[in-house]
Amino acid sequence: MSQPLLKDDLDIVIPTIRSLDFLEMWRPIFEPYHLIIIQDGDPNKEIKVPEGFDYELYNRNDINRILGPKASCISFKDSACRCFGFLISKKKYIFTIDDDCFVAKDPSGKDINVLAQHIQNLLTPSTPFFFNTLYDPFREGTDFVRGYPFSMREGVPTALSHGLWLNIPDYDAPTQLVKPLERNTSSNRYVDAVMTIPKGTLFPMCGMNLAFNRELVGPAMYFHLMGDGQPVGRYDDMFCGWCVKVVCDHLNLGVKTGLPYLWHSKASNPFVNLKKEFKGIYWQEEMIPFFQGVILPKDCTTAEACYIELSKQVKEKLSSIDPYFEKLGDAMVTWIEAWQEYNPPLVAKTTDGPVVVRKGGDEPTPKTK
Ligand SMILES: O=c1ccn([C@@H]2O[C@H](COP(=O)(O)OP(=O)(O)O[C@H]3O[C@@H](CO)[C@H](O)[C@H]3O)[C@@H](O)[C@H]2O)c(=O)[nH]1
Ligand SMILES: [Mn+2]
Repeated sequence: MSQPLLKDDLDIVIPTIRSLDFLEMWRPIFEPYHLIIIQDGDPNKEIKVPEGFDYELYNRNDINRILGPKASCISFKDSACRCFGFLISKKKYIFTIDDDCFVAKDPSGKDINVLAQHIQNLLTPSTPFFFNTLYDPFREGTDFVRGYPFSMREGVPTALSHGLWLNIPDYDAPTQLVKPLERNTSSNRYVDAVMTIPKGTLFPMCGMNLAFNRELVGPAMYFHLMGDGQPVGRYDDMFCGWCVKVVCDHLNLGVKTGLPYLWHSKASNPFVNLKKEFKGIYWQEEMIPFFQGVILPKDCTTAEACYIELSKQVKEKLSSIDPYFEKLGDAMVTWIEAWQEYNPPLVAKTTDGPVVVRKGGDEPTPKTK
């Protein structure tokens, strides 16, 4: 029996403030993998993990214990807390999913294996420099079209795979309010395509069905400060997406969007969402031109170096919008410090042989197995 793809190289990160019963439906696909569950909200609440899953579970007390003062960069009472799982994972790949997402069926009625498709997306190159009109040329049954430069057909490594959603689409509150009954169904809105987002183009990254290569872009996968005590919500994944796309463009890494679909079951309350989002809706009109104009120095050759540079520019150029960005720039630095503590490059290759460049932090002690 063949091993599930990347079984020992991929962690599944789930933020939850509700319940993990949804895992029952995913059991055939997720059970072979290690789960990192980030329990948000009241740490004294008991969250039941269905039998048979291999997991570590962290609540707010654990995050505070493990990170100490650096825990200030991890959001509380917001799905942005999921990035703590990205930080303490030891695996090369991450898949993150919300607890109201289920297995979707493709138009033929077949269950969609989101992990298999994300892994396929991540393990095949991206083509950010020249658009292929038959979309992802590395998929079965398709290829580069006539006129596609052969010098560009090797593509670049793929850093991030952004999946989509049937049933409840990820709309902002105003759109949700004017289209409360709109549903994506496999008959009318299933688009059978994976495409590379071209270099120089930003995109609205949603965190509910997302996979990425931690070794390539982990340090840039910080879900920004939201939730308790913050002036904005539901922009954690958006801010992160703009940062990581700028970093990928600079490092010539690829970002893909499209398949796989999952079934998003619950529409969150549009009035609550409007309150969370409203500042983000007008801030983004200034943020997008900022991110479109970001230039990173040539000597930024890693996601970590790019991110530190980005944090400086966020503070310098966005704080005029709102003091929040001053705090955000600092939180981005704290995130990198925490990342370095838990993900030290243990060995640097030098002409004199391997040298330990930085001692790793203690292993975080998860709450349960
Ligand atoms: O305080 C909280 C609220 C929620 N969670 C967990 O986060 C995910 C998403 O929650 P939910 O499904 O209620 O929110 P949506 O509006 O559908 O999510 C979209 O908006 C983004 C919010 O930034 C999110 O990434 C998108 O998917 C669930 O697992 C909740 O249990 C939480 O941990 N803390
Ligand atoms: Mn949801």
